Amino acid sequence: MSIEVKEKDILLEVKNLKTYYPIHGGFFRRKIGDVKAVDDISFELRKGETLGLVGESGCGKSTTGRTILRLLDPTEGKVVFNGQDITRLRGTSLRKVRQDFQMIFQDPYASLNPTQMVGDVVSEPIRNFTGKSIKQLKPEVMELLTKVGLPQDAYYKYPHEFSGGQRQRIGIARALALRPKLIIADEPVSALDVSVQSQVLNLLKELQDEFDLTFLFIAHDLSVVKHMSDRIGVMYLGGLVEIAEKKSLYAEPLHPYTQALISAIPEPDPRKKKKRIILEGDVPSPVDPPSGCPFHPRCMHAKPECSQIKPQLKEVKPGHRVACHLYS
Ligand SMILES: Nc1ncnc2c1ncn2[C@@H]1O[C@H](COP(=O)(O)OP(=O)(O)OP(=O)(O)O)[C@@H](O)[C@H]1O
Repeated sequence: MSIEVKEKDILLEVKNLKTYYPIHGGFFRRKIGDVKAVDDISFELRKGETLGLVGESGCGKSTTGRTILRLLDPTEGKVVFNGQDITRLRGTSLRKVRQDFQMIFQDPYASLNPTQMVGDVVSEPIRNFTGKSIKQLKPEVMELLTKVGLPQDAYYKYPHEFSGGQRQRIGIARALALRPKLIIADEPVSALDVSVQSQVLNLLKELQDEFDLTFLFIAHDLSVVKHMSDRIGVMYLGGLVEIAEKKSLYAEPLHPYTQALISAIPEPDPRKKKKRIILEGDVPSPVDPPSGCPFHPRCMHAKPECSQIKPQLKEVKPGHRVACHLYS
């Protein structure tokens, strides 16, 4: 029933990953609990694809991305990159695999050093890894600037001299400098004007083909994710509730939470009537998540078992997995 994915086609595997942030309190600042930001998620990323990760603010998307890149240490679980378990790598071994994955951030200005010229900013990752000088790398950096659609004189300018969209292009050039295999783009266009968003998204798509990139694309905007992704994973309260090919997910969302998210996308054609599903209540706290299915307190289809047993992600159609008792 499942869509066959050969092991050699998989670039990244995330297995039962948990990332908790400890909470300290009291006079002695003892640990009194955890923010269960990522709470047991598993998925794989195939070479050359874009997997979109969506969900409301605070559901754990960024923490997932940062844990994969080993900017955060996982509490439990495994991250396997290109067949190598990188979960507990440290020092030189971690530095070595880090060449292969990069991150593009939401706010390009915050992630670019304002005191460095663009030439320095873009060449920095290569200098750190190879020891080559700025001068040696100039032709390479000039080429990267052209590839991301920036003029050659950008090399001598500073980040504050650019618009938001251009700054994001600088961030993209920097991310590409080491020719990575995987790019995690965390809300890369949400800080940009709508008119600029599609230009940056289209640039990322062009570069994906040219540089043979695999993307994990994190966003809360379902229209943006739809434009970019081959497959989409939907997160709720630290867990993955549904994952499927884009077409299948939008045509037939299975999880009641995904159904609500998709019903909220504005319909461009005013003649088409669309029923919006309004979710009751707020997202519960990841410090003390509900028992059973984390979505059950807000789910209109909840049954008694939903508050007792946590549903596992199961394949219910080829390549379409959902964690919901409605389908068990
Ligand atoms: N450094 C931290 N210390 C403690 N809790 C944190 C920390 N960073 C994130 N969190 C909490 O972890 C949970 C997941 O946050 P995360 O940023 O991963 O979610 P997100 O889906 O990316 O949200 P957003 O789109 O708002 O960035 C949230 O409850 C958040 O408040």
